[in-house]
Amino acid sequence: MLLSHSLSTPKIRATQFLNHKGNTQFSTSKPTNQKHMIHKILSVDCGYQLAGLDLRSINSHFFGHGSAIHLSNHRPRSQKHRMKGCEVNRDFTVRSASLMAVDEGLGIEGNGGAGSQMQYDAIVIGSGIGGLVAATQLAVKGARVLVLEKYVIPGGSSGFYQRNGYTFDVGSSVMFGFSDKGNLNLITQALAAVGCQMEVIPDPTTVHFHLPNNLSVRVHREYDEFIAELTSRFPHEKEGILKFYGECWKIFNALNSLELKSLEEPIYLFGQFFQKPLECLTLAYFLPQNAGAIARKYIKDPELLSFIDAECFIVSTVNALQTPMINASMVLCDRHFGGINYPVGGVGGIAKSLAKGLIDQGSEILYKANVTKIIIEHGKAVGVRLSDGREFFAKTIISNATRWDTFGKLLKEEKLPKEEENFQKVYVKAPSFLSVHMGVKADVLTPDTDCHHFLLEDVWTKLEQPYGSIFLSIPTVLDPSLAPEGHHILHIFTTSSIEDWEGLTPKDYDTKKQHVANEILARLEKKLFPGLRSSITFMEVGTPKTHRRYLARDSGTYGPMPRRTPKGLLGMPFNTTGINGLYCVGDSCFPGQGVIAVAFSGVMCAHRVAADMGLEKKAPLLDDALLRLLGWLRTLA
Ligand SMILES: NC(=O)c1ccc[n+]([C@@H]2O[C@H](COP(=O)([O-])OP(=O)(O)OC[C@H]3O[C@@H](n4cnc5c(N)ncnc54)[C@H](O)[C@@H]3O)[C@@H](O)[C@H]2O)c1
Ligand SMILES: CC(C)=CCC/C(C)=C/C=C/C(C)=C/C=C/C(C)=C/C=C/C=C(C)/C=C/C=C(C)/C=C/C=C(\C)CCC=C(C)C
Repeated sequence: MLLSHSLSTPKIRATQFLNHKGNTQFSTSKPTNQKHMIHKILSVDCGYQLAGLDLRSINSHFFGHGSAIHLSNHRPRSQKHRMKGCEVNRDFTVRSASLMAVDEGLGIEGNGGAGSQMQYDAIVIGSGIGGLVAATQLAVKGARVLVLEKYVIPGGSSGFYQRNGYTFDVGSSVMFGFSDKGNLNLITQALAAVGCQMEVIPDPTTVHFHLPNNLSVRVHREYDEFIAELTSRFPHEKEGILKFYGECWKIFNALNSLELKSLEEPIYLFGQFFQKPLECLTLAYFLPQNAGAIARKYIKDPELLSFIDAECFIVSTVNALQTPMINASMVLCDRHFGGINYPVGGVGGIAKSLAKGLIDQGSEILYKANVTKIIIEHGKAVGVRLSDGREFFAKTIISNATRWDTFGKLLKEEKLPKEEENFQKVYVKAPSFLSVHMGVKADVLTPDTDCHHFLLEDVWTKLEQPYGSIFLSIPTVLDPSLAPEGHHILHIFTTSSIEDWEGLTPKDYDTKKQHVANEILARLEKKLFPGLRSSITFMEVGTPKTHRRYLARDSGTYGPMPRRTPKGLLGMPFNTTGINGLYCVGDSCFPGQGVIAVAFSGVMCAHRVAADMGLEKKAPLLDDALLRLLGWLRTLA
């Protein structure tokens, strides 16, 4: 049966069928030799419901103090996607059969009256993907959850904003864990848990590297094609390449065979060891190791080792010697196993779908709710206070703010627990980003341009330096509906520290933004897109201060970064904290940065909290022993 449409973009042309068992099958028409360029319709069940909120005005909040260049005034095309139960257009205004109850004054979504008198099972501070996954998983298990979000829409760094007909992803648009197979498709699973599925577009090339010495490598979706391209450049290292990436597959396959739940919960952890001893021992063996050390066992060519540094840097902002082997394996293999898949309509749809799913489960989200204090009574976290004085209480408090924000700001009157002291000894805040969101005339890109690029022109030593390397996403290569017709989105970012932007007058700050952005654009123009600057129709520049302000992240940090060479993931804390009743979720928890990583942290957190609430099995004696053991292991990092 023909399930859905044929679609034609410069890179994609395919048709999807449903076979007799109801499984999806793909039949490509042209180009026939490019199986990986399939546009896949997973099916769409879950709409965007932000009833009562007009996101066109909301979006002016993000980068609101950025300098905007409006060189033309395009009207958005009216793009409609049919979704079961509701109809959504590209402005994300929604017409729905069943609009949610929304208290506009309070910015509440959900059925209840989020109010001081209500006793919730759990309060989640922040609606980043980590917070939303923890909240939805708990709600599905039967808990009554309240999410408190400082901003006006959900998603944090996986949010979106709209300008002049463009829909921009606030942050990354490289989505791991969003396929329809295996156990590691955690984004797909998180959505499915609350009855949602999103339409996704497979990215045929995870990233196109443009590196010193004209080293150009495209990471193809097909593993064999990627290996062929890499070995053609380093034929003398063919064996080493196969062995290094082979080790990654060993780890990925072990991970992919497990049911993923809380490693802090003994019944589950020992159960997995019992059912999958080899896989668990493999993971335990690699847990304290880093990718760079393993690469050096098999590879000698310094340029190839630098390439592996770049492979790790784009996901960890540190080189391979500092990147945990488990994390490296996860991303270096999932891109070929499930592939990188981009959600139609933009990354912001993931958070919106999760938020809707949460409300469908009878829980609530309160926007414009800035938590300034976690209330502690008799040593236990029992509630939170907002900046406007309102207080909310729950059996459990989960913080999706970074650990620096949680313990440094929300608990500043409490003594820093020993565990957190240790964490801060091992990890520092990674720098933030300077980001440029641009609209450009489409003809500045050649038709075969890839969606994601990483650029480091002259010398490898600049890899980790501020402004040294450039990340570039062009999501309209995959989903043209994100921009007005005949235009593309360019989202460019490069590492930058907040110290570089402080102490400036507003005028100097704006001038510096334009100056730094112009230098970055000149580099892109020289290396990749001649005529880039004259094709700009819209441009907005954000700095680490913008990230701090709108994502509520201390110093605008991208997340934790090891102070020295870490012992793999060993030092990374899980979800429990030194304070009774308080849990953390998000990128300052195991396994670290990344949308899929924080989704895993959300799954783990919900499992541990549910066990503590009596919604899942629990073994109190073993709990105590395991938590002590894990705490002790972390001190070895
Ligand atoms: N920077 C990027 O380019 C980028 C882009 C996309 C995704 N990511 C990934 O997303 C991950 C982060 O996800 P996450 O789930 O840890 O969190 P997040 O930072 O994305 O979201 C945290 C949310 O909590 C809210 N919040 C923080 N403090 C609050 C307070 N006191 N009161 C109320 N709300 C508060 C913020 O407004 C934000 O919405 C990162 O690891 C990163 O890899 C990063
Ligand atoms: C407990 C003990 C002691 C032991 C035991 C053993 C075992 C069993 C173990 C287990 C383990 C596990 C399960 C683990 C898990 C893990 C995981 C899941 C991980 C994950 C990870 C992920 C990651 C890291 C991701 C990341 C990503 C990212 C960051 C991304 C980003 C992106 C970007 C930035 C973009 C780029 C762009 C361009 C280039 C443009």
